[in-house]
Amino acid sequence: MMFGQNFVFTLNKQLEDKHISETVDFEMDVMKFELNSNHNENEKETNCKREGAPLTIQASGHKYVHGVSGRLMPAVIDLGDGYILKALQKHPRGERELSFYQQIFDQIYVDPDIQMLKSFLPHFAGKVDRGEGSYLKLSNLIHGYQRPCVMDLKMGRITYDCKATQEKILSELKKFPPAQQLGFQITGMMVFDPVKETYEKFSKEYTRKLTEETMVSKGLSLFFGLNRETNRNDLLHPLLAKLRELELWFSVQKKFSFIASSLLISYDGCPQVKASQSCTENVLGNSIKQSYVYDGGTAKDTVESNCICGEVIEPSKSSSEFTSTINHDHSQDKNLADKIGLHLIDFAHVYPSDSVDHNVLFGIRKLISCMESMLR
Ligand SMILES: O=P(O)(O)O[C@@H]1[C@@H](OP(=O)(O)O)[C@H](OP(=O)(O)O)[C@H](O)[C@H](OP(=O)(O)O)[C@H]1OP(=O)(O)O
Ligand SMILES: Nc1ncnc2c1ncn2[C@@H]1O[C@H](COP(=O)(O)OP(=O)(O)O)[C@@H](O)[C@H]1O
Repeated sequence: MMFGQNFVFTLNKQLEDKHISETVDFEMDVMKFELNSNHNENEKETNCKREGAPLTIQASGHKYVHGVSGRLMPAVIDLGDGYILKALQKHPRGERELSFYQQIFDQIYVDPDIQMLKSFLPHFAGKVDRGEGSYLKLSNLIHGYQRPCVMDLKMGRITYDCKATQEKILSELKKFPPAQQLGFQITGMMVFDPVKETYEKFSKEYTRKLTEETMVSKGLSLFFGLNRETNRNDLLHPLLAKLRELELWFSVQKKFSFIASSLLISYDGCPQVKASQSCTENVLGNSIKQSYVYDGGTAKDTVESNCICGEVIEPSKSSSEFTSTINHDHSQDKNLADKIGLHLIDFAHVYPSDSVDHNVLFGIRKLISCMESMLR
């Protein structure tokens, strides 16, 4: 996808007065707005409220698409109400992604495989035709976060589909050769540093320079701020629990082959969310009372608890446990699980299948072992 000549995009990394200032100028379609990264305030403040505004915190992927007349349009629009609009990609990738979502969400599946899959997907609320383009209406996976941190991991050793030309195959293989060993690649991430009060954006130009050896130290660990004092290693256990559930799902399901799909990992980098960490790690159902007071910058946390900290959800390991995971009442685990998001996105190359998707499964297992190494 070509962006480029007709717009100026400035993301002021420096947060001013706890705001992210972003200006997007389109030569042909001028749109200016100021966004606060607090999405609730954002709803009040953005000039583009009625229309929605480009999603500010985007790890990777297309930022702009061409409308029918060639005009540039934001590829992902934040509607501010918990939903986004994602522009349909060019033919036939857009249609393939749409039909995947329709298949999963339009039919009433009793199949537990599909029920489980849905819990890893944004909610699909239909196709929307608007202006010059068509969009998928999806739940915003970072809605409600004060300081969303996102990392996009493209899964699989093979990231081209059976219809790819030789040229595309070579170009995919060249992009990130360590994917052959790792089974995944970081395509981008945005991380909030609560001390400096800045966002750091790691583009694919950065992440493509990573190697198998540096993937953890210069890639994954930066997403959790493991290089700084205010690190988020509290998120590793809950993430691992979710990854193991996903691993189990992929080790069982034989319905789909997910080529070039991504895992979107997200958490709230807001300092006071971290403040609750020692207690929300508890999953034993002990009484936990929390209240957060955000007074425009000075966080006041009240945490009353009688919890035993440091417990983690044990992953379910067998197929029979898989079923019990699906039916498990997660209410007690909610605080823990809510701290980190793990979702599958980008289904432009999903195909029906009758076998296990070893391509993605391999990548998930490697990712799990990378995450485990960060706990040591
Ligand atoms: O270079 P191309 O032509 O393979 O473009 C890639 C896209 O392929 P397409 O041509 O649209 O089928 C490609 O799309 P698919 O994953 O093939 O749907 C990606 O958007 C890729 O970006 P990244 O590697 O995920 O950061 C895109 O790669 P970059 O252009 O960002 O390198
Ligand atoms: N449902 C969603 N909620 C929040 N952010 C999203 C959602 N879908 C995509 N994004 C953001 O947009 C980026 C690109 O999404 P993706 O589906 O991979 O687009 P593309 O098809 O252009 O590759 C992701 O890295 C993520 O940051």
